Amino acid sequence: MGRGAAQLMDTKTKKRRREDEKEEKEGEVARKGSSEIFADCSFSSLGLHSALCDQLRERMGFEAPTLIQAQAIPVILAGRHVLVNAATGTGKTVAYLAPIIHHLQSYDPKIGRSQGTFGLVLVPTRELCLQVYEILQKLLHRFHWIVPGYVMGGENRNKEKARLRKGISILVATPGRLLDHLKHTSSFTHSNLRWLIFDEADRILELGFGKEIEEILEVLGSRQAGSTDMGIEHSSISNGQRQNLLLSATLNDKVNHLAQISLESPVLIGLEDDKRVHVDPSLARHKLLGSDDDADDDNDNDNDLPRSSSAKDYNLPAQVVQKYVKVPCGARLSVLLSILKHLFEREASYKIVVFFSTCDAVDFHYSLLSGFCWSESGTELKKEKFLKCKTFRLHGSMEQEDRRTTFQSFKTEKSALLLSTDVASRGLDFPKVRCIIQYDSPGDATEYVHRVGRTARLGEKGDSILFMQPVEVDYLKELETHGVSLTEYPIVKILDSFPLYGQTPRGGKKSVFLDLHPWLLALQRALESFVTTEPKVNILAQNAFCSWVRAYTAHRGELKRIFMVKKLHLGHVAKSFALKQQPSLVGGSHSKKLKKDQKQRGLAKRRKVGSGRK
Ligand SMILES: Nc1ncnc2c1ncn2[C@@H]1O[C@H](COP(=O)(O)OP(=O)(O)OP(=O)(O)O)[C@@H](O)[C@H]1O
Repeated sequence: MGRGAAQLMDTKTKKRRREDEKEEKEGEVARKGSSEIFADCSFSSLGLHSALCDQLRERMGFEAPTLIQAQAIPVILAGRHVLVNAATGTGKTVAYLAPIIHHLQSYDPKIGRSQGTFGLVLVPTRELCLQVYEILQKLLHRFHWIVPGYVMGGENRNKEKARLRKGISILVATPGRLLDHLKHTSSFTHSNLRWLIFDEADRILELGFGKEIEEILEVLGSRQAGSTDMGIEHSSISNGQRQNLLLSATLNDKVNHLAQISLESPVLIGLEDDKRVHVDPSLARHKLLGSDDDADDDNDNDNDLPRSSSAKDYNLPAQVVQKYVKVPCGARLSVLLSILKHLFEREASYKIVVFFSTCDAVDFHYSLLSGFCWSESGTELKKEKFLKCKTFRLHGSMEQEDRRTTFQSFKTEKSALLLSTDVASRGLDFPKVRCIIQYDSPGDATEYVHRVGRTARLGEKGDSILFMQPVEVDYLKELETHGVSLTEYPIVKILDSFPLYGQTPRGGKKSVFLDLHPWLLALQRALESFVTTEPKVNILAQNAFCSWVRAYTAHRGELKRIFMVKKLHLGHVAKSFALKQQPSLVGGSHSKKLKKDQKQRGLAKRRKVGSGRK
């Protein structure tokens, strides 16, 4: 064997060894992940009725409870108020639904529809409402006398009224619509209400439903005796039979406040000792929780309440691989498309969610990806779709029916791409999502965690990629203060692997500037030419450009030092929407709107731009 051949063999052996090591490591992570997720016991040992255990196994395919279920179910069965704080995708939904069903199915005589609602689950978004309702339907299959139902924004009120009149035993609802029915649907019976659950409590509050929640608690008589609201003392209206549960993957002062006003001597589940603050029970209802003055870490009793948000309050699955990619603004779009192409071509079945800051950005990228064709050989005739995967979009400005169809379709697809605003960042359980791309920065670290939480669910593999511009790198430090650390994504290696007009642009002289990479230059040219010649896409690009800048200006106070509008080069921003010119040069109305928005910056709340409520 010649020296060259021997060297080649050596390289091949080394490569294989590296791959074997990688596989072994992944297997180890999966094994470790499994023991960290599932409990070493059965559902029946937790006290659940055997028919329900059979249902969990046969209908849902759940052999054993997750750790969080094993902790929460016995406590909820025992009737205690509970605050659950656990990582995304750890099975919180069944943790609260199973004990409710267990109790309801045991009522003798059996409950009837005329008795109205016994369990009420509040959720922040319509999609989550449908998701919880579907799980309920499956769990209740054997218990046909327990009727599941939902009410939510965007649905026909009269039809909902009719369903409420007939009677719904366990109702899933978004807060605004629920309050509407509580006030205006006289046939809605809730006098037997026994369980009130706040799922994704932090998101409910972030979306500005705080006032509605307080009103709901008032109307239902679930507000804790003696709790105060801006100094106003409320009378004792708590019902001895009532059990309230609060679930949240992240904690903050607002969640603490909700816990304070709704939970009575709660048991805290999933909270490590260092997140707890001991509170004198007599003071608990009169203070905003989480004050460090109350700290007493040695005391691990039920009056410990969570501290306000700190580094360790951010729960992410251990196996998720978190990367960042540093991209100059003008090359953002072509890099995004390149990464998507690379990921979808690498594996036959692959699901990705890309998060954007605005509805307009989702619409633009959706129509771009739906129509953009490309030819690797450079010949017009051989053009084909740049991305061949199925693409979906989801945001709050879409018609309810479209939102529903997207949600259902993306769930069942084996290989697909979902472009979304933060409407999909909370609680949604899309099976087998392998990668999360945060194309627009999430702003708060909390939002980062929830977006990433859509992958690596229940011990599965998952990757996340965060886009950032070189001037925004301090955001990594911000995430680090919350215990989240990222490594760099090998973007150049991936770009180098693409064939360009029949040749792979390897070797040769390499530019230090990513945006001068020949593949990206060619792709950017093709994208700009597509957007120029497609009037509809062009309008969407201009709208998306304006909304994007508005969202950028609306970053929260302390993040403004990282996301500096002054440092934005609007021409480069325009390029990131495949526009050859920035919209202010194209149409007057956009630039006027932009200038006005820039003046008002700081006032607008970023979340309003792409929030789930829209
Ligand atoms: N015991 C179990 N065995 C197997 N799979 C389970 C079990 N419990 C839940 N799952 C599955 O795990 C996934 C995550 O569950 P769920 O959506 O309830 O998590 P979560 O903790 O509420 O997540 P998030 O914080 O993102 O809302 C779902 O697909 C669910 O079907």
